[in-house]
Amino acid sequence: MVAQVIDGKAFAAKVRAQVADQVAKLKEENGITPGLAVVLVGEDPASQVYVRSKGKMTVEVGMNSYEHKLDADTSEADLLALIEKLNNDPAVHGILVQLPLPKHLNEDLVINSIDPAKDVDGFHISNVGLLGTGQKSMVPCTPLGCLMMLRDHHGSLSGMDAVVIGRSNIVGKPMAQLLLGDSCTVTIAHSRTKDLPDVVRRADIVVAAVGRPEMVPGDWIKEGATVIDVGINRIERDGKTKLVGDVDYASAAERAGAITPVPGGVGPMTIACLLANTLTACCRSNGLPEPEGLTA
Ligand SMILES: NC(=O)C1=CN([C@@H]2O[C@H](COP(=O)(O)OP(=O)(O)OC[C@H]3O[C@@H](n4cnc5c(N)ncnc54)[C@H](OP(=O)(O)O)[C@@H]3O)[C@@H](O)[C@H]2O)C=CC1
Ligand SMILES: Nc1nc(=O)c2c([nH]1)NC[C@@H]1CN(c3ccc(C(=O)N[C@@H](CCC(=O)O)C(=O)O)cc3)C=[N+]21
Repeated sequence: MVAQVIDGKAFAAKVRAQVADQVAKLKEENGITPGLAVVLVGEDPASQVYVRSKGKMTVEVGMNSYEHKLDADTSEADLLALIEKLNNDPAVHGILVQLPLPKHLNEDLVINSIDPAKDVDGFHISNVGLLGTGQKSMVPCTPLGCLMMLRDHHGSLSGMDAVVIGRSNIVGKPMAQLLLGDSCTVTIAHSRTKDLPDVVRRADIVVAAVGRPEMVPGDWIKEGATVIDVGINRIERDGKTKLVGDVDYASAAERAGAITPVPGGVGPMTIACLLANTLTACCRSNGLPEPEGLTA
């Protein structure tokens, strides 16, 4: 079987266009412009690239973008004070603190100081609890983007066997919750999983979120399965830096029914979902109906 390529880049452009339409309507009918604040602590080059591209796309859909760049040695008190200010700023509907944070800052404490209603990453314990109990919440952007692509490809996911490789709070665990919410039979695999190849071979849906370049070879993939590759790994090959996923794309594409590429798969959907979440947060805080098709 030769896999159908799930074009995340094109899908993300469609989602952003929907967001832009709704933002234009909000401005016209209600005089409201959604605002997203992104906080970056330190100078990690990869993080700087993401933050720049988030800012650019935020403006492109007609929202206000507020970037806060803090020194790597910023104190926890100063960071918490900034978050408090953004929590109380009516022009800010979404707050994202870029992770990972420098080691001297307590990530849990910082995330849980964000107003849950403005937590567009969906990382606050309140949102995690709401998602886990099937209540309305802010849903983490990367898993939401993966879910949108899976629903678009399959229609219903009910009864499918899904394997999520990785159990991080930002990708693996919320991904598993969303798949369970759509009635998949879900297995979460991690570094202690016995016989990972065997576990993956049973899956109709494989979501790989590990951070190990091309660790999933094609012969682990069940014929016709759908493969969602979350991994973003920069490697050196033939003297050039290259971006690859957690799945060996060439061999997996020979067996899968459908597969997301890296780049151009999950990454662009993550940013599109961040904008969708900001719009959702803005609508909820103003008591307006939520945008359709942009929430989980
Ligand atoms: N496209 C996008 O928008 C995004 C992409 N990413 C990318 O996704 C990847 C994962 O990110 P993140 O979840 O933050 O990573 P983490 O490092 O937080 O988690 C990695 C997970 O993979 C598991 N793991 C590690 N080695 C193995 C192994 N040999 N076999 C099975 N499982 C293993 C770990 O298990 P254990 O818990 O046992 O240690 C852990 O649960 C990265 O490449 C990251 O860059 C992340 C966010 C957004
Ligand atoms: N609080 C927080 N929220 C996040 O959502 C968050 C974060 N911290 N820290 C880092 C990770 C990583 N992440 C990506 C987003 C987009 C691409 C993306 O658009 N990638 C492009 C390629 C970009 C390139 O060329 O480098 C693609 O896959 O096509 C990748 C990775 C969000 N993250």
